[in-house]
Amino acid sequence: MKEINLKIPATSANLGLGFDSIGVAVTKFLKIKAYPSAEFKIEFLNPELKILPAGEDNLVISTAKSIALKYNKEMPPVTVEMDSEIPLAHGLGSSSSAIVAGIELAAHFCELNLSDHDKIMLGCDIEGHPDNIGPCITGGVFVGYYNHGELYYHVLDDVDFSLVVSVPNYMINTNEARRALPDSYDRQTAVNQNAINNVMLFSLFNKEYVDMGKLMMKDQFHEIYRKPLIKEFDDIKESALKNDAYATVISGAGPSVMTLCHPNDLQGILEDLEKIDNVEHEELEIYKK
Ligand SMILES: Nc1ncnc2c1ncn2[C@@H]1O[C@H](COP(=O)(O)OP(=O)(O)OP(=O)(O)O)[C@@H](O)[C@H]1O
Ligand SMILES: N[C@@H](CCO)C(=O)O
Repeated sequence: MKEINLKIPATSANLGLGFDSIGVAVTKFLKIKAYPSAEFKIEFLNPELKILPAGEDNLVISTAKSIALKYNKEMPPVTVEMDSEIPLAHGLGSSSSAIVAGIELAAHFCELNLSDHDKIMLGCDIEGHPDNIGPCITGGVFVGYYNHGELYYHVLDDVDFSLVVSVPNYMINTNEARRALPDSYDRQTAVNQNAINNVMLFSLFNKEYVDMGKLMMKDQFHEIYRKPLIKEFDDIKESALKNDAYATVISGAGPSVMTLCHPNDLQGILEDLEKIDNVEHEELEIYKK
């Protein structure tokens, strides 16, 4: 079987309101070249990846092996050359990019012939929710529902806002950030969130981005509980909104923060954000497949 080259996008989950169901693919990539070899091996081309396991316990390889097994095949040993622009445990979907890479390796080397729907389902079986796995596979803005083998989703590519990501210089493990959330929500909170979410999606679809942004920032499921973990969040949000951003929200489980804005406001927002210490700010584009 010949080598495969993969370029898998980073993703920003939730977009404020869409906890565990909405995400967007962005232009930062996990890059992989894989080819048959005598044993499973990872060669890291980026020194920041060297904290990851370099053998069969690496998430890319363990995923590939488990997917192959699901289809009663055996994943042949491969060498994986890995490079990545996606910071680990920073709220930009690094784990999903690794899981999707594993699915793609199994699909290629075991000739599984998987559809996007199959791949999202397989990824969700591992990650538990579709908001990173989904856009990682489809590109664009992804809205999905996954629950124990049931999957519905839509993808929106026609989006005109710009994105700025602010990346603090520390990691937050997603499992830890999920433990900061309550186990349940009262009925009024759930009813409000549901209503706000429904209207936000129509605003997004109709390109009414000012309303969309205001609604995105009304999340009551996760952001209020996670904000204390990200000490720069309030400063980033204040600076971006002062410069007419549509919305500033936590990206995934944090600590990265995503700002959505009109393309004309991008430069002004970036320049003002640069004044905040210990955070790197970068313009990103929505990755479309
Ligand atoms: N390229 C990779 N190869 C192997 N394992 C990886 C890779 N990228 C990420 N991981 C694993 O995923 C972990 C990070 O996942 P985690 O869910 O905590 O954060 P994230 O996916 O970057 O952020 P978020 O889920 O909030 O968007 C890493 O610590 C590592 O164990
Ligand atoms: N929806 C997930 C995204 C991070 O994996 C969360 O916020 O925990």
